Amino acid sequence: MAPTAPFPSTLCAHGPAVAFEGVSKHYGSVVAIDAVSATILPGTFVAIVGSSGSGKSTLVKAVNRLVEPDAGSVRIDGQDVLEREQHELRRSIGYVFQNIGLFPHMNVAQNIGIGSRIASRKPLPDDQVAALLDLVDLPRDFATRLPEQLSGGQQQRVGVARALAGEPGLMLMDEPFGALDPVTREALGEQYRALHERLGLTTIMVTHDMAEALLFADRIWVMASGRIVADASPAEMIAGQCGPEAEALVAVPRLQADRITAMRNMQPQP
Ligand SMILES: Nc1ncnc2c1ncn2[C@@H]1O[C@H](COP(=O)(O)OP(=O)(O)OP(=O)(O)O)[C@@H](O)[C@H]1O
Repeated sequence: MAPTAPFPSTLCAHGPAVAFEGVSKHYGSVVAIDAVSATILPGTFVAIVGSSGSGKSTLVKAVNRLVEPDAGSVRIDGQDVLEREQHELRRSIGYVFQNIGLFPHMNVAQNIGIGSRIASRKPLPDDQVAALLDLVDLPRDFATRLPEQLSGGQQQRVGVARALAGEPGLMLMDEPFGALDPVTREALGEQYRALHERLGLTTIMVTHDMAEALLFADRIWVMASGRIVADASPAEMIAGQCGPEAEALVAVPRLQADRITAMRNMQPQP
């Protein structure tokens, strides 16, 4: 294997703190986010769950200013995101979303290096592309493939590599693995959690899958009607003391596990 540049170049990278202070966003009469206040400690992995339309994506997009709140502020390490240049802010934050949207006419290396090309008009050096492919567990010779030559899971891995290319401390992930089959989804979730720890990131991940949130996050926020109605650790969620919305979500994987156990117990013993 060819040697690669160390990645990230600052090996002591650590994710920032993120604070939402009275953040609200309306679309006409729809209240997408309703005076949300919450804090995320540096290096924490937060999963945001909740029913469709509860405001999860809108809250995440307020962090990288894809959404401008009507009221309140979002602070990263104490600084209001509105005080940052928008392009500089977005370059400093990794953003991964469902169906990642790779450029179809660009190969994997060019897709991973798109941020570098926009910022400095230079392609990302080959050794950095190789290091990023290593990080997301893709073969290095994928660098020259076009997106159409990759599976959905491989494309999402390229999306994660692209998000990591700017060496962000903060990663925003909006249903990043939602379109993948359950086995690939589980593997990518586990590998991303390991990357989160290894790189010392702060991660905010929207997911519809409570089991994913319970297994990979440090804190889980449950949203309902634009508000955070529960903010707790996975253990506290499983203990069932986080309110009816949280309990309804935890009940799904719990019931599934119970039913599978019951089916296994009904199998004839050898
Ligand atoms: N650009 C927009 N224009 C109008 N209404 C919007 C816009 N974006 C979001 N909304 C509305 O704001 C509310 C919150 O939307 P949001 O996408 O944040 O929910 P979500 O919890 O992420 O939903 P889902 O799980 O279905 O992705 C919804 O009622 C949605 O219809």
